[in-house]
Amino acid sequence: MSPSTVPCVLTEKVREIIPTSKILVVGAGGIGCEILKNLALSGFADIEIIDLDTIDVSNLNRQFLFRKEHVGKSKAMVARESVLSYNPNISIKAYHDSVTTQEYGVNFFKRFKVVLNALDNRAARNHVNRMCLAADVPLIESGTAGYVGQVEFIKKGLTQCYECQPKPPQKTFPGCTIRNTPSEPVHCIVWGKHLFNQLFGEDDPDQDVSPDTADPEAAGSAGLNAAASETETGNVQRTSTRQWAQQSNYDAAKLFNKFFKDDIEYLLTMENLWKTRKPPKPLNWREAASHEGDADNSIDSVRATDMQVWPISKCAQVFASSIDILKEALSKKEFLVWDKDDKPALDFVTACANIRGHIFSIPQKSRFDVKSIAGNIIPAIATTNAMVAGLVVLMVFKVLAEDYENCNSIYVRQKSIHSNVVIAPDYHLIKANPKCYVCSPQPYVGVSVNVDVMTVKEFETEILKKTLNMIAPDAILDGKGVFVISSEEGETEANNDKKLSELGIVDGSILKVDDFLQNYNLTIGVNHYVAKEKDDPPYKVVADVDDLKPSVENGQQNGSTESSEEKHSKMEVDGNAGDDDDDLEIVDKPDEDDPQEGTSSKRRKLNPPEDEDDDLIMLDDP
Ligand SMILES: Nc1ncnc2c1ncn2[C@@H]1O[C@H](COP(=O)(O)OP(=O)(O)OP(=O)(O)O)[C@@H](O)[C@H]1O
Ligand SMILES: [Zn+2]
Repeated sequence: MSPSTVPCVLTEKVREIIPTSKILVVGAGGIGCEILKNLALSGFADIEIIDLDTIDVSNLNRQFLFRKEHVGKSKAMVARESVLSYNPNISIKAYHDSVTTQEYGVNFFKRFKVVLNALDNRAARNHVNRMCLAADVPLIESGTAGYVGQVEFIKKGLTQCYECQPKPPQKTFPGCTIRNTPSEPVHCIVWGKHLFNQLFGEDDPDQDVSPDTADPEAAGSAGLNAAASETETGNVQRTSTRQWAQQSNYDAAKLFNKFFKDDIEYLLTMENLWKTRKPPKPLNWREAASHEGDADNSIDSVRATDMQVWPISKCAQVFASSIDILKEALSKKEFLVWDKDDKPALDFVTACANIRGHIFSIPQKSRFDVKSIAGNIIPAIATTNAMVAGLVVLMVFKVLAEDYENCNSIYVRQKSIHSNVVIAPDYHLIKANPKCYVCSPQPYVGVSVNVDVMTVKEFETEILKKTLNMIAPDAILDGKGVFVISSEEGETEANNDKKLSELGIVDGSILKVDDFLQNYNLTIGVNHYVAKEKDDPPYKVVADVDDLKPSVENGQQNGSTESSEEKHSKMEVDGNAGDDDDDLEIVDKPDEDDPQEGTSSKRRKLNPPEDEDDDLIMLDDP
């Protein structure tokens, strides 16, 4: 049979265009490696791959393009070489870089037929979502969590975008967040479980607890004061941590000083990490055991021990006592298995998580809360990654055939007693949310904030960057022409420490915000809001367009008068969420033409309304 008469699943048209279709794979981790292999084996011959990271020992169990000798090398570069080694006739261009940097603008994205996301964090996913909308390139978004996974098709004007719907808090975390830059209690709890396994459990290279010197964010600043051996690849250190603990007979003070003092001091030498974050404070055993401010260290009733947050001195005491019990248990077994229902194991993790939380200024948690959070942590599973990557490439075929109507989202799920279906597609495409603050024709969001307290810098960092996921925002005060924030260095630094109200940003003000890197324009309605209770969030990013109206005359703040039911249905992001990955919100949009059309220049354009003030400051293109 000649090749042309071989029966084929794919249409001739698709087979013809596969070799010349330029595909971008973003992320060369668990899913990315599988996708690359599938693409190469399916005949794709024009592939580009971007990943900012280097290969870690812990990647080798599931990222099959990488081998032991590749540890420490660029994931993108090695992935390219590995694929070329079994198919040298294709073109693969690799970038060892973050996809969020300026080099990868709209014109970069426009070159691709399809973009495939294989990422592990929301910030990068949101960014690629915005770039693909701006470039009008189809995006296939994928992800896994343990045994479940998902593949989703995103095309401007046809489907929902990645940011159309609120998302539950993220459950998996990049290794460097756990090891270097925790910002939430769950990061400390994961770290505590990993430390348990390092000291008492089965060796797992995925669970290193020491500072991650390969953290791309720390590049160039790591390990200034560190001993040479500590900058070696993790394997040596991991084995020695366990051996070292055994040699020192699991002395609590020694262990404490290593993990909570020496390692933290080492992290502080990775200066780049602390440029925009509060640096951690090392804690030594003596200080912890007699920690000041711990008035009541005599919590003994079971209920109090479970429900209350332990003071640091109590954490130190539990750290030592649980180590004694676990050491004894280990003497009878080869290794211990972490179990949230095993009291000494849970005590150990609770104590460690809270000591680490204290060091990083992260809220501490009761043993009850730690038990619930620790029970839900999900490992990466190679099989799920492989299934999802297979489904991604099957979807690429449909996109190439322009069979968009059949590009429904697909879910990989665990077989249950109710269903034998492991791979389940949606029945129809999910339409865009008309209130989405990213892909609606005129994106609009309401921000409730105390304009007399929040500074411009805080507004930029906490709201524009962390909550609304912008990278290089510019903001002007609409109608007044005041340039509040500029992404160009040296232009608006004088505003940084000013309160919003000092720049004329008051209740009812409108800010026009633009991120030229994302080709994204957003109108923000400001609502002056004063937190009343101690637990009230410092700010809220609210969904309801009514909240954009100025305060009512009786002085009640917008957003503070609704019923709890209304509040629930509106979806908000508030400043107490404390992370980048909490729910997104939905906003109403004014019914006008798409403002994003024609704003694809490299430099920003703030896209003011037709009747803009003359004194609006516009910066020239370079
Ligand atoms: N902004 C970004 N630009 C480019 N690549 C990114 C960006 N953010 C994350 N990635 C890459 O996406 C990949 C995601 O893969 P994966 O989820 O398997 O994570 P991993 O770091 O390899 O493993 P794990 O987090 O489980 O240790 C990683 O290789 C990571 O470096
Ligand atoms: Zn959207």
